[in-house]
Amino acid sequence: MKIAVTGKGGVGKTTLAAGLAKHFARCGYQVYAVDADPDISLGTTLGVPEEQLAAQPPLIEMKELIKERTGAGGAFYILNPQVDDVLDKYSIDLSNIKLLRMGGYKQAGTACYCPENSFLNAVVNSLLLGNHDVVILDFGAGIEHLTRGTARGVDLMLIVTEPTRVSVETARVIQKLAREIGVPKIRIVGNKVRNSREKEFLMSSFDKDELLGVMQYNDELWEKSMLDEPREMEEILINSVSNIFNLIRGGDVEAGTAAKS
Ligand SMILES: Nc1ncnc2c1ncn2[C@@H]1O[C@H](COP(=O)(O)OP(=O)(O)OP(=O)(O)O)[C@@H](O)[C@H]1O
Repeated sequence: MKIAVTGKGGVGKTTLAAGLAKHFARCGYQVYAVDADPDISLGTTLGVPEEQLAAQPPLIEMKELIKERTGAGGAFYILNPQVDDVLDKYSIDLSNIKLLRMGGYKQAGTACYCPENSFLNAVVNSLLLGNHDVVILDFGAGIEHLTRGTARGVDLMLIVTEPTRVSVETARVIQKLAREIGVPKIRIVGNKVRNSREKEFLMSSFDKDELLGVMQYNDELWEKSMLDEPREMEEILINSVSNIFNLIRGGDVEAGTAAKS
């Protein structure tokens, strides 16, 4: 199963991506967790110690490696560099989870043409189109780097939204983009829902088949995110996303029987 998580800034993408990674890992899967969000907080949310994170900079910052693989610096550079070894050499091992910190893509006009983006694209393609158990991509809001080819490798795109108009509008924009590039399954996940009114707002904003489920606002999650207590954090994280994990595992994504949780 290959899952891409996206949504507006701060809605809970990393929380959902990390929680799902922990769930799949506990079930015995080898999980590849890819942090393609510019703020690269997936490692911290997964409980990786700061020293370990500092020892493995995000791929986007590894200028020499990118230069070596893409041949950048001359008049031309390679658009699909060889990256087979990148996953093993540059990921952080957390028992059943391999964390690959990519960092954000380069923005604006250079998006399709710079060596850094070609390099990151090659890594994402190799993961999505390769023979891996579970891949979870924390994408940030920008999915424009998912191409039609790569989109076929994604089984499920989860678009996280808070129960606010602005967040729902962003989710709609991402949903449209994801449909255009041919992502096969796209589902909305409501997050930080505090009461039935907010849940109803989400249920009226999306069709039954679009909304997979909702995650409740969790005070503990919010409070513990300030503290350095990875063990406690892991349990809270796992509990917070367990209904979404169950809906994915239980086949509701296939059946389209959404928003029951
Ligand atoms: N259900 C929830 N209840 C309470 N707090 C939550 C919940 N989900 C996420 N949070 C908190 O909201 C904050 C933002 O969450 P998170 O980092 O997962 O969002 P994000 O979408 O990945 O953000 P960014 O766009 O900055 O990468 C974090 O402090 C997180 O602990």
